[in-house]
Amino acid sequence: MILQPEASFPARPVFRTEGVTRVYRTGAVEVRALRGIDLSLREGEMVVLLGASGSGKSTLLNILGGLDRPTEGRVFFRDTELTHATEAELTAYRRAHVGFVFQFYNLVPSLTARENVALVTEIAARPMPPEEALERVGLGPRMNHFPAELSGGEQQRVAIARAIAKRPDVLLCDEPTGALDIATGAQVLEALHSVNRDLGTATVLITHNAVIQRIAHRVVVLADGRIVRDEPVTDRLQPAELTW
Ligand SMILES: Nc1ncnc2c1ncn2[C@@H]1O[C@H](COP(=O)(O)OP(=O)(O)OP(=O)(O)O)[C@@H](O)[C@H]1O
Repeated sequence: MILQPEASFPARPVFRTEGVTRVYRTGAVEVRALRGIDLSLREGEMVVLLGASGSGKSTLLNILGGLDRPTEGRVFFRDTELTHATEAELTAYRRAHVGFVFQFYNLVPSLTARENVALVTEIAARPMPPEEALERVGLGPRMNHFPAELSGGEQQRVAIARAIAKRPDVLLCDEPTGALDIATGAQVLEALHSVNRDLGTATVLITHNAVIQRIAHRVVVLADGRIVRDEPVTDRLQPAELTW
């Protein structure tokens, strides 16, 4: 089934960057990881961020997520400028608004799936119950299992449940299927897809796998720290329909 692109998103961007550059300096060596990124991401949008290794994808995601700051340029979350926020302000921003999913799941091995999610819901302002978060990623029946009793894809879905349980405004995912085979990866993408569709969580998904762009509303391609392509996906697919 081909999904149509969303007819229109609310005009208000969830993220906006203006001329963002990021230079890493290590001794005398300078790496220009981002070179003038102008990007606007809309509420409810799912964006796939593609690009070769070293093109700047993680650097951009970390800046959007308040884990890092630009060297030059400006970055906004809705009407709030993050560019010059203090560490405490960035921590508050991440805690209230951002869910992160990384390639490695970072679950606490001695806690069950439900308890891993509960760690976050205990400190969130308006969380969903851990059980609901796990149901949303298809793990309701496995919520009392420990990470070692779950497959890689299931552990990643626990990590997604943990990220969404605080009802973040944005979900930032850095290679969430990087360590998974195709069938398992598709289940993880299905979990992200349904969260975006049902909860309207704006989602940025970094991948090396160009096929995955077909599940997004929009694809942005980076090369050498610059955006070289930014366009809507007109022939969207369900994650289960992907082959790679
Ligand atoms: N902490 C750092 N110190 C120095 N250089 C860094 C640092 N982090 C990233 N870089 C460099 O910045 C550039 C962009 O890195 P980044 O991790 O954003 O790329 P990427 O597109 O996410 O790559 P990958 O797909 O391999 O994860 C690379 O040249 C990288 O070596």
